[in-house]
Amino acid sequence: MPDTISPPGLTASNASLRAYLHGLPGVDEVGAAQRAAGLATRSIKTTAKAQAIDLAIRMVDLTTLEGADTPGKVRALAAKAVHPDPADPSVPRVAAVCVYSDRVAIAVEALRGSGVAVASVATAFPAGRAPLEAKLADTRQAVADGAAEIDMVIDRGAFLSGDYLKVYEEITAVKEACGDAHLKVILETGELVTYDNVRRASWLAMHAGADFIKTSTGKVSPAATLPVVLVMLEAVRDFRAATGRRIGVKPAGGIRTTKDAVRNLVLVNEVAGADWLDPAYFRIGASSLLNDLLMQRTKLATGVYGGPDYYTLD
Ligand SMILES: O=C[C@H](O)COP(=O)(O)O
Repeated sequence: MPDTISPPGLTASNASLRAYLHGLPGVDEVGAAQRAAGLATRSIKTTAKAQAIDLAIRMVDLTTLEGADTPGKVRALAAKAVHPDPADPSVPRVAAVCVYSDRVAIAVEALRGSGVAVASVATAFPAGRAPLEAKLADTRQAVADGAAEIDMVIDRGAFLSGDYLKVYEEITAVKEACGDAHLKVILETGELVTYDNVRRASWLAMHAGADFIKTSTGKVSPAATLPVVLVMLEAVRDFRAATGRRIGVKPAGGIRTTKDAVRNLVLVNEVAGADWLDPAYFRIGASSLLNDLLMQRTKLATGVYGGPDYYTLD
């Protein structure tokens, strides 16, 4: 593994960056799938499960990324983010609300003083097909409107054609445009074809300044599979060992059940370590997970399901 954040010569040319990324150890695809499947069978009960559910709620980036996102829908989501179950004030708030950049101002207004951050997708989400200047303008607008977190997509076309330097330079430019906002870099792992590519894209993003690496946009399948999350958790673990910097991980896309969320938390604990079991270093991006967490929480506390009709839409 490399021993500095930006090894000498790393970005001198695309060839040197390519040599560096292709010099990373290869992923054992079968081993990764088997380890993820083995960890997925772990079950946790009672008190530990209740703690895991509350931790998962605190890690949720409550997301709406639809063309039909109205101001009213964003405000309703913001209200739910702060008080996920208005009848039960013991339910913690979520980490962030994630919206398109033109919805940031509405979310910021609705969440002022709540402790819930506003995250915004940017950089021509979800395809990432736009000139860099347009991506930077999108980012700057979201930050100016109050987004504390930016979720950018990488240029998968550049990555898959071997133009790693272009991907690196876009990330560093967006990082600069973020100012104080945290940058989550979306790899769109469902388009990267191999786990080796997921590992390379993870290291590329971390060297370029990502505060988080995120699996997916939620618009491409497969999205946040357990083996992919495992490979990314190994990457942040090894990057920290090599550089001292701790980068967060955000699986997103298709995480709908408490079981999915708990499986991810088990992976975090076993692969990266308990240091990552914190919303500052692990998030779950989801549009339709929160209600299941609330139902399972109620079931644990009272023995009965509230049922989906009891909760507002998420
Ligand atoms: O960034 C978050 C994703 O868009 C959420 O995907 P989802 O709608 O499958 O939960």
